Amino acid sequence: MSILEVTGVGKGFRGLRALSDVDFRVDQGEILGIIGPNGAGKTTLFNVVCGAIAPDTGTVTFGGRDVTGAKPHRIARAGMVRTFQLMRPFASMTVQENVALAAQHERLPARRLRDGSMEIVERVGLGDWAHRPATELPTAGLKRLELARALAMKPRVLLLDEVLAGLVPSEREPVLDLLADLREQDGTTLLFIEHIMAAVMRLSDRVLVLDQGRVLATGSAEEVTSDPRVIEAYLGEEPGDAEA
Ligand SMILES: Nc1ncnc2c1ncn2[C@@H]1O[C@H](COP(=O)(O)OP(=O)(O)OP(=O)(O)O)[C@@H](O)[C@H]1O
Repeated sequence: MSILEVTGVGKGFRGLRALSDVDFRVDQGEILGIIGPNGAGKTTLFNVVCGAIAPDTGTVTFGGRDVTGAKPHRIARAGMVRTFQLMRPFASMTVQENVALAAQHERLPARRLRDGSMEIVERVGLGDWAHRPATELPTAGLKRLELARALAMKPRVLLLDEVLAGLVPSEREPVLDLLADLREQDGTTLLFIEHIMAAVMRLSDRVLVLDQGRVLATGSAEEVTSDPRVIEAYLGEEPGDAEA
């Protein structure tokens, strides 16, 4: 069953068509990779799905309910949560407090909030950092913190915007393992924008390719990476745009 359905979505910014007639569905527990050249509309698509931007046309249905244009915090509380590429933690707080803050809307008793956030901090591999100021985290740690804050919202659908960017290969592995585990253990549905093709190949059940705001192709990672249109629009670009 589809947990997320995007139908006919279009969005323009002063004459620039950032998205045109975008249609796709995601099944519960599925992992969908989203790829495409810079400016293809990937982040705009996340913004529309999560309510940060209202589309000009089309609908977003989450869990059978039309959430088009709903406020981001309402969509997040309903269980669809996104991460941001560059996040800034609350500077005066520890890592664990930053995670607890993201879970606060649940109005849990203080102890449960602390224990629950600590569990998430450990799950993302930041246990040793839990009580240190979040601003001391290196890039890889900030990425994990962003993931932890999203997990604190208990997402049924998690949208990840380049969670691996800025990480060296040895730092990517545990994040990929964690994402696979989220689906296996928690049944979380994942949509992830990613330029690192090795990660897309490894994690995706299906890949959506965007180009100039349109869906260029969808299919298995093998199918889309051997599609001549995808190679021409994206994979054939200069090395570095689509990292191995
Ligand atoms: N708020 C905005 N105002 C004006 N133009 C915008 C806005 N947001 C995005 N755009 C434009 O919409 C197009 C799609 O941008 P978007 O960031 O969605 O692409 P992307 O595929 O995520 O790119 P990248 O891989 O570089 O992050 C680009 O031409 C971008 O400049």
